[in-house]
Amino acid sequence: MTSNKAGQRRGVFVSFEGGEGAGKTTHIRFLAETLEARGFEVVRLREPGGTAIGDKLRSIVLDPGNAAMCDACELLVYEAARAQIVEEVIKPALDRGAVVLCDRFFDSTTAYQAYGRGIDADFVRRANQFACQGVVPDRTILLVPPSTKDGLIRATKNDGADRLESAGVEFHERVRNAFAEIAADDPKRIRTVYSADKKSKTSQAVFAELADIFPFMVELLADESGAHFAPLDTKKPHTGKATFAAPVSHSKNGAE
Ligand SMILES: Nc1ncnc2c1ncn2[C@@H]1O[C@H](COP(=O)(O)OP(=O)(O)O)[C@@H](O)[C@H]1O
Ligand SMILES: Cc1cn([C@H]2C[C@H](O)[C@@H](COP(=O)(O)OP(=O)(O)O)O2)c(=O)[nH]c1=O
Repeated sequence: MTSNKAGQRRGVFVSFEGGEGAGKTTHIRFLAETLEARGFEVVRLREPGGTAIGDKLRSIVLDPGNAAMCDACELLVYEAARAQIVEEVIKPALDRGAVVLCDRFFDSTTAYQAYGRGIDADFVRRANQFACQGVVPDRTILLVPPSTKDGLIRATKNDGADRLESAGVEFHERVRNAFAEIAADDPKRIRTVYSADKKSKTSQAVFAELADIFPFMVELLADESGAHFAPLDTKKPHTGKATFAAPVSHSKNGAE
């Protein structure tokens, strides 16, 4: 739980990180549905994107047709999209007490642009700070697929590879190692969860890393039948309530 300058209670910010096909979309969706069912206002976002401007920047930066894009341009496009989503969506949502779930945040820029592309890490850190205006996730879940190749296959099997997914296995191997280093440097905020097992098992591990923030999760985890998580292993879609569109309901419960 974060507080603003006046020390007032604010919402909760959870980011999900990891390489391609790590399972971020799957587990954010399930978490969002679980929180919404308990009356939390959930704002589900992805980066780059989440605003009208950010969505336009997303299509530019991921377009495989933009092969000419240089690394500096790529970094600045991600930061531009981030500056907009922080100002327009994340800060207001946290100020009104919502739970913000974001698919990627500044750790992705450290992993992809600093370690992956080789841009000066200190410059990337300052660019992240500039775009984030002091907003830092309360918790970050780093999802790790079985291997880089498995993740890329998972990510591209339905709709082909975007510009970043086409960057080659070696690039994505550097990104995978980078995430491991970033997580090791900040174990309080960043929790690593392996997504090699069944989705239900991965989800239980995600909830275990969030239970100090959302105490109701302790009960779900204590149910040894695992029934609460079983829907993740069926082919049926979840309730489908949680989408990338911003706020879906008004808060009945603030996070404890
Ligand atoms: N344990 C697991 N957790 C999450 N996804 C998994 C798992 N095992 C297999 N998958 C599959 O991996 C694919 C990529 O998941 P997705 O949530 O889209 O990843 P991301 O958003 O990180 O790219 C999906 O087809 C999903 O069904
Ligand atoms: C936010 C961010 C994403 N990226 C990359 C990671 C992904 O390849 C891509 C986002 O595409 P996306 O389709 O959202 O990938 P995923 O489903 O795996 O999250 O942009 C960066 O390189 N730097 C960043 O700062």
